[in-house]
Amino acid sequence: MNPLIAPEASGRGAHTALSVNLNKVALLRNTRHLGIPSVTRAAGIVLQAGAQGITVHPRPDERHIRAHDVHELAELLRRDWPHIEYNIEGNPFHNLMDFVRAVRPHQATFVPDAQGQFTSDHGWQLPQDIERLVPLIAETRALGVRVSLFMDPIPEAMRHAREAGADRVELYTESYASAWGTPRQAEVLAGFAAAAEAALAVGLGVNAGHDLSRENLADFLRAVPGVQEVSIGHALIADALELGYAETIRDYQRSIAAAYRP
Ligand SMILES: CC(=O)[C@@H](O)[C@H](O)COP(=O)(O)O
Ligand SMILES: NCC(=O)COP(=O)(O)O
Repeated sequence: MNPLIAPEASGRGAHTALSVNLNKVALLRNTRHLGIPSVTRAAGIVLQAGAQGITVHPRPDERHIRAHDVHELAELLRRDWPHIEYNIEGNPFHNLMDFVRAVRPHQATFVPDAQGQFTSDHGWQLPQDIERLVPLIAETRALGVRVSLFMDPIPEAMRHAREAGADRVELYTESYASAWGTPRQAEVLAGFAAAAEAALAVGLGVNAGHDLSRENLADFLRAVPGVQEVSIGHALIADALELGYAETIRDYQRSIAAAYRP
């Protein structure tokens, strides 16, 4: 049995894995030609700190993650972190399959984004999209790569995701993030819990992502059963900046002080 696409456990009771999305590190890096911040160094640091996975979403316009990043991360993980999950997201009708075929990550998350889309903002339409997805899901799984479908939290759609051959779904959490802390939070969470239950009931694993953050994550995981993995980028990288400012300023002040020492 291929361990990468072993049948999904229910996920209940196990702690959720944190996969760090490095898109925004690449976005900042791309504003100069200096190679900083380094995407591979960021990967090493977050893994050293305990993250369980690395996610990238190489968009066709290469506004952040570029093809060389996908390959360099694959090489880093293969060499230094062989048990860490590599998750590549994207549209399989655009550029994702080239990466899947070349890199064979542990997981490919199929996302129905348009070319040049600002950010992901919807899941697949099932059953409408099934027919065109089936051959690509089959090819990806045959390469030993787990397939997760980016989905809105619609319980009835989960059995179609299973019929299409997917291993997991990634619940698109923007609607939860924007409802968090408002009177709508409980109702929205109940919808996500129902979608997760429906996915688990047909044997799918459940991932979640988009606009999750330090503030809203725990409430989500308490309410939604069986979430095996969350992929978090935007808020996490923003937090890393803010949590890192103080130490960084102290370090620069040490450098300045050093210049005045006799
Ligand atoms: C599928 C998903 O939710 C993430 O890939 C998210 O869209 C990040 O992409 P950007 O960093 O390009 O916004
Ligand atoms: N799959 C979601 C992801 O990788 C990161 O989304 P976000 O935290 O950048 O919104």
